[in-house]
Amino acid sequence: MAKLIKGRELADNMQEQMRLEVEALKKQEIFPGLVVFLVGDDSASKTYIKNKEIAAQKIGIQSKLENYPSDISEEALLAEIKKYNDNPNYHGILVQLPLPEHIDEEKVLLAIDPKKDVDGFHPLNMGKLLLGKPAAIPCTPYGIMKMFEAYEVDLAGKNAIVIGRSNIVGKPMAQLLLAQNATVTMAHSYTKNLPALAKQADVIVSAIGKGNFITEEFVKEGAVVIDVGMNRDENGKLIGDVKFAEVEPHASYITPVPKGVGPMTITMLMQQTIQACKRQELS
Ligand SMILES: Nc1nc2c(c(=O)[nH]1)N[C@@H](CN(C=O)c1ccc(C(=O)N[C@@H](CCC(=O)O)C(=O)O)cc1)CN2
Repeated sequence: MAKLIKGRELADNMQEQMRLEVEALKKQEIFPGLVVFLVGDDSASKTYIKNKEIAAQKIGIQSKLENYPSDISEEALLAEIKKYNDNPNYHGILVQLPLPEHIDEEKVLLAIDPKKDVDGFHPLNMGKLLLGKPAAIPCTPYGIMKMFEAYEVDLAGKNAIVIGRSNIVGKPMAQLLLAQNATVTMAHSYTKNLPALAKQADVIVSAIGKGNFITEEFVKEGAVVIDVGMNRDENGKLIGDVKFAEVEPHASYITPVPKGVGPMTITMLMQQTIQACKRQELS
């Protein structure tokens, strides 16, 4: 039977430490602030943002939601970002993804001041990660690394497979695993013989976005299985990429969905907001 990696529990513990840190900052008249941009009214994005607001409130971070209509022009959105780049009360800026089709995501992410980029998506921060000198780190992979640390999963010399090559999860995840001396395989939609390839891995990180895709056929005995998937089944129930009941008996460690990676994503966002605040206020 696998050991469950309890993301929600770890997130709660980390958030309590952050609450104490913010309390101490406030005694020095330093008030961490985060602004979240939402374009449109995608229901999943709204849920994630609500969870971010709850965490910020718990920790004592001042958070503000800027919700723009889905037809806002790219130019207007860029002007809004600039306003917050210049506003010293907000140390972190986050633009919730995905954005509507008519808005160029790359231009938007480039417009955020890299010092305020608490998502780690700015090309400068991505470049630093690639060079092994990270500043801000994309929150989902960063949260997964914190899970490995908390559960003492040693990555050195392990074969890890990352399934999915998105800029926000797969690519930064591979860099972070590499930095811990894992041997990393990146799998994607063109990868041949994926079940057999995954079955060689000691660590599987699935960010493919297909419900119940990872079955026991993919999993070596004793592998560590991390599920980044946020999918809905035919009844609207939230499910991961991993067919949990089938895979769990074969894994050594496994994350659940929900209450696994999701809460850690939010927790790392809070941590990076505090770090950004300290860098801006204490330097
Ligand atoms: N600007 C960003 N946009 C997006 C990111 C991101 O890191 N930055 N990642 C994802 C969504 N995401 C964060 O925004 C996210 C996903 C899931 C959760 C979460 O708390 N999940 C809960 C379940 C929530 C539910 O009931 O649906 C859980 O797993 O327990 C938080 C954040 C895409 N966009």
